[in-house]
Amino acid sequence: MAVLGAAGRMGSTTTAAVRAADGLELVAELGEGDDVAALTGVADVAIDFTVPEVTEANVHALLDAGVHAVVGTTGWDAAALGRVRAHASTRPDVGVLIAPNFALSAVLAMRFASVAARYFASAEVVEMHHPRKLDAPSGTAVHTAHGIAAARAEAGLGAMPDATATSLPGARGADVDGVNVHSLRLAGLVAHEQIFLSNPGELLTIRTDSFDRVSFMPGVLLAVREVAARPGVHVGLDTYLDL
Ligand SMILES: NC(=O)C1=CN([C@@H]2O[C@H](COP(=O)(O)OP(=O)(O)OC[C@H]3O[C@@H](n4cnc5c(N)ncnc54)[C@H](O)[C@@H]3O)[C@@H](O)[C@H]2O)C=CC1
Ligand SMILES: O=C(O)C1=N[C@H](C(=O)O)C[C@H](O)C1
Repeated sequence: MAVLGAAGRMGSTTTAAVRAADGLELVAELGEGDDVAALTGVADVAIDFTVPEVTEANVHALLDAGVHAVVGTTGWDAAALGRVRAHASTRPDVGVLIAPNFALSAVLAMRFASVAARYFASAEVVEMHHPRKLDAPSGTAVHTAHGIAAARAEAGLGAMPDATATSLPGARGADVDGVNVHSLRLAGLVAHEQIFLSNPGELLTIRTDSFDRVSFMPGVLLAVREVAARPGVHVGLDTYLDL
């Protein structure tokens, strides 16, 4: 096993979890400037917790190296995913999992939101993170919004009620597939999200809190153990779970 971004907040938590895990051996810890190609024949699986600017290039290098990839780094868009899917089709022996959140509470919150979305007129997402986070909205919030939008489209729901005629830039958040997503950055927080779904007279609130980065580790270890048995590109840890 190799960890990319090993000196970072998630990378260091991951190296500790891998060292403590039965049946896994940590053979490489990579940082900025280290060569991913050098993992060929050295590691079976690599975990990427780096930065949005480099994660796609890392996955292409891992595919070339024949190393299964578990990717937690966020900032992915449809174009980047498309390029990785095209590349992965030339390496059908390699598994790639790109998961915006490995915490079980977050994975379930995303699923619950997509199940509930068809029944509500309005839905908005608020994500709250530590202020050292580079990307906004969070990858989890984007994935949540995509799930809500897909469920609404499948149910034939139109645009949400919103009479806003004037607003300061950003006041209504980012528009992700027609779902408003709001990002808060607050000292002392780790990773939190609230999904609001409402109808006239009622409100459903779904909330997930990661108070500590250890919350991500059971999902990371599950992914590391499973990725070789699941070739191709998968997005979201829920694709590995029997939900
Ligand atoms: N999927 C999930 O469950 C989670 C995902 N994340 C995501 O993981 C990513 C990392 O988050 P943090 O650990 O908080 O960031 P961080 O800034 O603490 O760590 C990033 C590390 O990557 C290193 N790095 C930069 N370029 C590199 C390169 N080319 N090769 C190897 N290493 C390189 C940096 O030097 C740094 O040590 C973010 O995108 C974040 O959103 C964070 C928490 C959970
Ligand atoms: O940067 C973080 O900290 C986190 N990033 C991921 C995201 O963008 O969704 C997962 C989690 O929210 C923590």
